[in-house]
Amino acid sequence: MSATSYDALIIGSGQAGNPLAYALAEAGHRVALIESAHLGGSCVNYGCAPTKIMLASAQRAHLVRTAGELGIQAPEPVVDFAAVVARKDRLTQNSRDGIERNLTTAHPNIRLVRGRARFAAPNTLHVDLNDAAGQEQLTAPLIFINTGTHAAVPLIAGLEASGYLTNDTLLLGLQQLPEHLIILGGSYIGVEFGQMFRRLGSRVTVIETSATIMDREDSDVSRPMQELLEAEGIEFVLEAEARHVSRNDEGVLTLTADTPGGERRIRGSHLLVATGRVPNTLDMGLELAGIETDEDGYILVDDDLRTPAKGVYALGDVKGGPQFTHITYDDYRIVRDQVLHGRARDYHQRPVPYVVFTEPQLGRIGLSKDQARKQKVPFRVSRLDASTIGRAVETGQTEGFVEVLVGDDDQLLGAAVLCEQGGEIMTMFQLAMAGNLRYQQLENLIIAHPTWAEVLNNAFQKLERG
Ligand SMILES: Cc1cc2nc3c(=O)[nH]c(=O)nc-3n(C[C@H](O)[C@H](O)[C@H](O)COP(=O)(O)OP(=O)(O)OC[C@H]3O[C@@H](n4cnc5c(N)ncnc54)[C@H](O)[C@@H]3O)c2cc1C
Ligand SMILES: NC(=O)c1ccc[n+]([C@@H]2O[C@H](COP(=O)([O-])OP(=O)(O)OC[C@H]3O[C@@H](n4cnc5c(N)ncnc54)[C@H](O)[C@@H]3O)[C@@H](O)[C@H]2O)c1
Repeated sequence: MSATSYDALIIGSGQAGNPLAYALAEAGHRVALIESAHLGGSCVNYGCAPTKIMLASAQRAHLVRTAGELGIQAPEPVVDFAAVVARKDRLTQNSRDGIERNLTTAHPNIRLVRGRARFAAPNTLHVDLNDAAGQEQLTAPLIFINTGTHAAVPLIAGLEASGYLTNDTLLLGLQQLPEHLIILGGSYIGVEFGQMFRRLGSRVTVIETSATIMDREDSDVSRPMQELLEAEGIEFVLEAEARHVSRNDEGVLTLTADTPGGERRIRGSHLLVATGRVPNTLDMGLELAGIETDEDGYILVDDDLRTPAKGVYALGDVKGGPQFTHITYDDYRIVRDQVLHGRARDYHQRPVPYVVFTEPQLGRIGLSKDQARKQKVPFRVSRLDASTIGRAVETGQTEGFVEVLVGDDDQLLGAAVLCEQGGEIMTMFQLAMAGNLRYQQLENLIIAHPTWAEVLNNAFQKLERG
């Protein structure tokens, strides 16, 4: 089969692939972008956006349910789950359509190829076109791999036969609210989906192997998050080893797990597996191009996101490391600047902010206390209870805390903000870090009253050696 030549090939229409296609096309390169599924990748179709759209419905229901606390009497809200899902589907489709317009009509230098790509040789891809439309070979001196990840599914006896959901597939397409959702995995996906379904009206039980939920966080950050979620009626079973899953003739699912308190059998209607991610690198013929992976299948790259294969880069989740949309997007910037402008930037040096979109949110930037101790970075820490923030008292959102870490040079090392507007407050701390501000400059900043931002004045009040 003869191969069609391009200047650049991009595998995956994710958070790096789409903007990179456009930037390269703008610079005069002829680009083919190959996508096997929906345009937009996981963020648009089953990750960030659809979950936040449905979380917004869940949060609205909670607002109505708790309106009495502010003197507004409202009847128990009726959740029209099908309408919640329809709203998510509509907004998701709008995003896909927008991406399709950008890729197909906005630039004549971009060709969108619907199919699954794998390497046939160095700098050459074989594509099985979707809908049995045949095959193609494409070749280019530059190839960018942005193929992302899919849900990891642990080997548990009876799991396949009993049926389960992952965020990638069925969960966001459910038409009926689960009566009792069991979630395997108590990290970011587990807590966001847990609160979403609890507030929409499901019973929720989260099963986690670690001793704490979100175990990358300091335990005095994850514990308050757990307590907040427990107060809403979510049950957590920690240090649990799931052993067996079965489903009886009435459709009731039973998950059997070993726990420190002995064997537990948890019965539910649905099981969501949220136990991490696996890179989409299998069956991609990477070895034919000299591209290497680590033991988990993530593509190995150098500081410039280059693989050992000449002209081949890997961007986003598929290269391992923190898995966030804004990190994949920054990979795009790094590669764009290098390929088009000859400017290099080592991605190891960048900040990694993130937000867990529960209510209240957890916003995180920089070092945690555990990380600072492990890296032997001297620090002082101050934690301010959210109930002492004027704005929190006024709005009745007093749960959580704001915690800041300060180095010996008086500059911020990190922040953990578990409170209303946690993501936005964290981003203000990030900005201060980017500007190398000393904490005293934040303490003395004139900030409009009464805003959540005023916490910048007060967060450092209790600095103690950590
Ligand atoms: C439930 C959930 C919630 C999340 N929430 C957030 C959040 O709130 N904020 C945040 O920052 N991050 C969030 N994330 C993480 C975020 O979605 C990912 O980090 C990000 O989308 C990764 O983008 P990517 O471009 O690397 O990969 P992807 O978006 O996964 O794109 C990869 C694309 O490649 C395609 N592909 C794969 N193999 C091939 C092949 N062989 N040929 C052709 N095409 C192929 C796939 O179909 C896919 O479209 C969430 C993730 C999940 C699962
Ligand atoms: N708001 C956000 O930015 C956001 C939200 C959701 C997901 N994400 C991204 O998606 C990625 C995947 O999230 P995730 O929560 O699936 O994965 P994760 O890797 O963060 O956590 C997986 C959890 O499952 C547990 N686990 C593993 N095997 C288990 C088993 N057999 N039984 C019970 N528990 C088990 C682990 O101990 C861990 O706590 C994250 O790395 C994150 O970057 C981001």
